[in-house]
Amino acid sequence: MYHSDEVPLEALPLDARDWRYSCEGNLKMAFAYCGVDARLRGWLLLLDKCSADAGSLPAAAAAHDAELQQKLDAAQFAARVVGPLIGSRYVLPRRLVRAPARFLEQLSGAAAAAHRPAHRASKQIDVGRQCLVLVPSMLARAGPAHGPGVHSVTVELKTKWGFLPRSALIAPENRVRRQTCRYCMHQSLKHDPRGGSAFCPLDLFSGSPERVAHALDCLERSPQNNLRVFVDGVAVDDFGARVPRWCDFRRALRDILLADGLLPRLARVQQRLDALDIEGVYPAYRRALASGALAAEEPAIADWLQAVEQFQRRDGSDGGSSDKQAVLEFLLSTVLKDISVMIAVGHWPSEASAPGALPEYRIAVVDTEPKKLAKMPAYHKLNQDIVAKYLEYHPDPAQWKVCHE
Ligand SMILES: O=P(O)(O)O[C@@H]1[C@@H](OP(=O)(O)O)[C@H](OP(=O)(O)O)[C@H](O)[C@H](OP(=O)(O)O)[C@H]1OP(=O)(O)O
Ligand SMILES: Nc1ncnc2c1ncn2[C@@H]1O[C@H](COP(=O)(O)OP(=O)(O)OP(=O)(O)O)[C@@H](O)[C@H]1O
Repeated sequence: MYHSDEVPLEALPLDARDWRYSCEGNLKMAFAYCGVDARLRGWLLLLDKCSADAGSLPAAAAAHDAELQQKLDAAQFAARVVGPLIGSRYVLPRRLVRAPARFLEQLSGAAAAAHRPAHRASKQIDVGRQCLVLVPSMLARAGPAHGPGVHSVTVELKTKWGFLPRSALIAPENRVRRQTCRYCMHQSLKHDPRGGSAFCPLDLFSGSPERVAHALDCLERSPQNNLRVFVDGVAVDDFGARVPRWCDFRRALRDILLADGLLPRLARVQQRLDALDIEGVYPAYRRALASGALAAEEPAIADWLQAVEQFQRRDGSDGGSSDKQAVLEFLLSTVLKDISVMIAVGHWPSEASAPGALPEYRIAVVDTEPKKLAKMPAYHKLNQDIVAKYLEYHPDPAQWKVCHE
């Protein structure tokens, strides 16, 4: 365990007026830097959230040490676990900065005044933290002002599962899972039978220009939390109107996705890490807990590093690993099923010279935190719930959607 006084956190002069609420997920809230300090320009602050009714008593020194350990581990996890799995060039570096309490309180005030999504209101910034995380921003790139009519556009795609599970351990009564993908079935649980999205991640991952274009069309019609568009650093809902020449942009986005190697690799690694499927891995989890091979506490960074090394050493073959290894691989797959891909086009409409040439872009994945071992029972239950709801709405196998890899 690190102690907070052993790890040098960057100490930077932080002024809440230089930070603008940007967006948030379930666990983190992002603030973009809009000041002039060259050390911070182009960086984004990712703050931990806590329940809105949690008290804000100062945390004990032990809690600070644990927080620091968790942040250092998360940075290692991104660089040394996720990086080797999907390609290090897609993983953003992090900086850890000392958090002045007053600064966090001021940002919390700014968040309260910002336009936050209503469904995120149950959480707020955790002002008891001592350490801030900075990541390179995938939103507007700091630099010379854009010319008239030229904007920076960033697209965030939460791509979810890129494969159909094939494990022999899927129960016969759940065989719909081999045909209808997790996302499409999950819509039945999230929405009423007619309210769901037509988006199928397998189209997005397909590598086919027509199917990728169709996936983007479906996302545009029903973005849910799978598509977010930022224009000049600000999330916009009416992107069709706000992004100049939106149809050309969507085509460029499709071509970027087709040209870049990230999606095929993501789907392949997700699938290989999930070879047993939750239905096969859940019994392995229970056995590993019972035998002591897995402790009830969360895996340490050394466990994750070892799991990746073993996974890579198996080199393509899917069998023959221990229960502990199977569970850790499943959790790594879960990380890769929940990351977001961010694609930033700095200048749009682009000055791309040749017709059909791709605009200059940056691509990275975000939300690379390890998933919790403690969630295994919840993953098992959610799988059962998704299947049960889908079958309730589609009792006749002839009605089951056919998703194609
Ligand atoms: O289980 P899923 O597929 O619903 O994924 C959860 C996401 O729901 P989604 O279906 O994408 O709307 C969920 O997204 P939202 O909060 O619903 O936007 C989270 O990403 C959650 O991860 P965590 O608990 O924050 O680490 C995700 O949980 P994990 O399964 O990744 O642990
Ligand atoms: N480097 C980045 N550049 C721009 N925006 C970012 C960056 N990292 C994160 N974000 C934004 O902040 C949001 C929240 O970050 P992140 O996904 O890590 O948090 P989370 O709360 O764990 O998300 P989830 O609910 O998906 O689990 C992202 O969805 C994205 O919009």
